[in-house]
Amino acid sequence: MANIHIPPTIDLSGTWTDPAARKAVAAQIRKVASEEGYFYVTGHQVPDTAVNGILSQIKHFFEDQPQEVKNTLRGKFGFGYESVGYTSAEGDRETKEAFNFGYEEAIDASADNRPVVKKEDGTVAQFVKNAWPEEKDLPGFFEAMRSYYSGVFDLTMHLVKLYALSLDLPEDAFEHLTTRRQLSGRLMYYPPAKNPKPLDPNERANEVGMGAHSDYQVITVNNTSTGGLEVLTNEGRWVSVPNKEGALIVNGGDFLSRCTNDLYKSPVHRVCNRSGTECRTSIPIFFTFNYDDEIGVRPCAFLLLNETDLEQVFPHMCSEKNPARYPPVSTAEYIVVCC
Ligand SMILES: O=C(O)CCC(=O)C(=O)O
Ligand SMILES: [Fe+2]
Repeated sequence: MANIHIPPTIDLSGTWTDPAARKAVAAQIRKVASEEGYFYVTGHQVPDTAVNGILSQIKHFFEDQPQEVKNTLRGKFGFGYESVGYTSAEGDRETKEAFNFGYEEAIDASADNRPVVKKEDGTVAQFVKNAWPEEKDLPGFFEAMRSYYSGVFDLTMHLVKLYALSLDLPEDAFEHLTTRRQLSGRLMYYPPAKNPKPLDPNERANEVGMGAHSDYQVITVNNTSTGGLEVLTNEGRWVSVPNKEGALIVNGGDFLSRCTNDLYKSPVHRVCNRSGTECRTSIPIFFTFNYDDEIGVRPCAFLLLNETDLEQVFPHMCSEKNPARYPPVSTAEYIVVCC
């Protein structure tokens, strides 16, 4: 069907142990990242039990918790529970409920194995305190969260290496930009459509789960219970991206585009649950580089042409024929401008 689009699948199986496999996969990433900007990933090492476990916990969270309990789970800066319409790219037409969370050591099972900047008291700097549901209200939720998030954290750090290789950089080129653990995410719930309609590739959807947008971070790893993800093609048509058994979906974000001088794409996407009977759950997790400048964060290192050392590390992202399109900016400044 013309309205369904199956993006490439990149199998990471060999890349965890074999440097030659990493190089080969990096070339595949370069191709897809610069063409469509999103792909299925298999061989990701996130256990099936974790992938499926969190999706069913999300359903319990949104369907079984009384509204008054969900309403109490709110943190600072928009973290925690979002009722329908709390944030929307489509005014009052969006149907999703969400729950936003940030990094914390308690959900990161292998925190000690990764480089990190610690505070003076030895703990990892956390942006917010997450407003998790209580164990008595949702038994097993926290463990499912921890198990899934930890797997995705390992996957993301691995992807960061592969993306560095894909840009002809050493695989540890971005490691110093990942020490603050900027990995946040959202639990998403899309109720069944009230008035289900098939996708019209040329039209704005009438009933939309989440409106058209691109992600503003570096890389998104998404896990969805069913189809419903729709992507705007380079020709301006909407296509539906089905779920693939055993695969997660990876897409580049706006900050990656900017850091690569627009070589890598950040696809515009939306979500429409087109089932009139089934809900849809998902958990997109967003990786971005360290927010702060204290450790010399240079997210746009590619663009710092006046810094000779960085120019040598990232020589190919801009040139006389392809001058830098954007001035340097830190992740934090960029987010303030975007949001
Ligand atoms: O629910 C999804 O599958 C995607 C959600 C999304 O695009 C987002 O939160 O940025
Ligand atoms: Fe998104």
